[in-house]
Amino acid sequence: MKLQGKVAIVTGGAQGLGRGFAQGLLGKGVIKKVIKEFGGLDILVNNAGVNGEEPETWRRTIQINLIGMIEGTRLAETYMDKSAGGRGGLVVNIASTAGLVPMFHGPVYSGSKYGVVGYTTSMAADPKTLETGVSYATLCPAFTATELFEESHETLLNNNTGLDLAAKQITDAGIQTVADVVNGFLQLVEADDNNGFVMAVSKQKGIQYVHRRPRKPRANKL
Ligand SMILES: NC(=O)C1=CN([C@@H]2O[C@H](COP(=O)(O)OP(=O)(O)OC[C@H]3O[C@@H](n4cnc5c(N)ncnc54)[C@H](O)[C@@H]3O)[C@@H](O)[C@H]2O)C=CC1
Ligand SMILES: CCCCCC(=O)/C=C/[C@H]1[C@H](O)CC(=O)[C@@H]1C/C=C\CCCC(=O)O
Repeated sequence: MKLQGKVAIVTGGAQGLGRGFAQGLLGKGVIKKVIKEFGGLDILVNNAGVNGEEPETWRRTIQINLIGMIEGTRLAETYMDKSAGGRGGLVVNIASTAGLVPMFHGPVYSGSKYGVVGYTTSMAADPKTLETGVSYATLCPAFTATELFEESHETLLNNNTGLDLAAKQITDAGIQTVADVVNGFLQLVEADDNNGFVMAVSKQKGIQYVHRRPRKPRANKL
C-alpha cells in the first residue's frame, strides 16, 4: 500500500511501539488522523496491549489484547468495507513472538497473542476479503525495549523459577529497539499484497515472514 494521503489510526500510540508506528507512518506522507474529520479510514493498527497474569489482572490482559483487538478490527471494517461504501483498507494487528512460541512466564499474555495470530490469519483467509477490499496482517515483535518490556522483565526477575531458561530465551532473541520494529512494520504495510502476512521481527534474526498468504484465499486442506 502506498502511504501518501492515507488515513490511519494507531491504538495505544502515546508511547513505545505505538508511538513509533505512528511516527513511521507520518514520515511516509501526509497521513491523516481522524475518521470524522477525514471521511474514511485506510489503516488501523491495533497496537494497545498489556501484560498481567495475576488473579486480578489476567482478565484485563485478555480483554485488551484479544477482545479489544477484535472489537477494533470489527469497527474498522464498518468504515473500510467496499461493499458497504468504504474504500477498502488494511488492519495490522500487533501480536508478539509470544503468539508464535510459548512464553512460560506469561501463559495468559502468550495465549492472548496466539489468539491475535489465529484471529487475524483467519480473517485474511475469508474469501469475503475479495469483496470487502480489507486486508489483514499480523506483526510479531520479539523483546523490544519499551516500558512494557521493562515491567515484564522486572516481574520475571522477582520470580524465582525458570530464570535460566528465561535468560536464554531473551539472549537467543536479543532485545531490539522500537526503530527495529518500525522498520519491519513499514515494510509490512507498504508491501503490495499483504493480506494474511505474518511478520516476526527480532534483534537476532531480523525481519522474517512466518507466513505469506496469496491475495486469493484458499480452503484449508485439513
Ligand atoms: N515491548 C515488547 O517487548 C513487545 C511488545 N509487543 C506488543 O506491542 C504492543 C505495544 O507494546 P509496547 O509499546 O511495548 O507497550 P507500552 O506499555 O510501552 O505501550 C502500550 C501503550 O498502549 C496503551 N494502552 C494499553 N491499554 C490500552 C487500552 N485499553 N486502550 C488504549 N490504549 C491502551 C498504553 O497506555 C501505552 O501507551 C502491545 O500490543 C504489546 O503486547 C509485542 C512484542 C514485544
Ligand atoms: C522468557 C520469559 C520472559 C518474560 C519477561 C519478559 O521480558 C516479557 C516480555 C514480553 C513483553 O511484556 C511484551 C512481549 O511481547 C514480550 C515477550 C516477547 C517475546 C517472547 C518470546 C520470545 C521468543 O522466544 O521469540
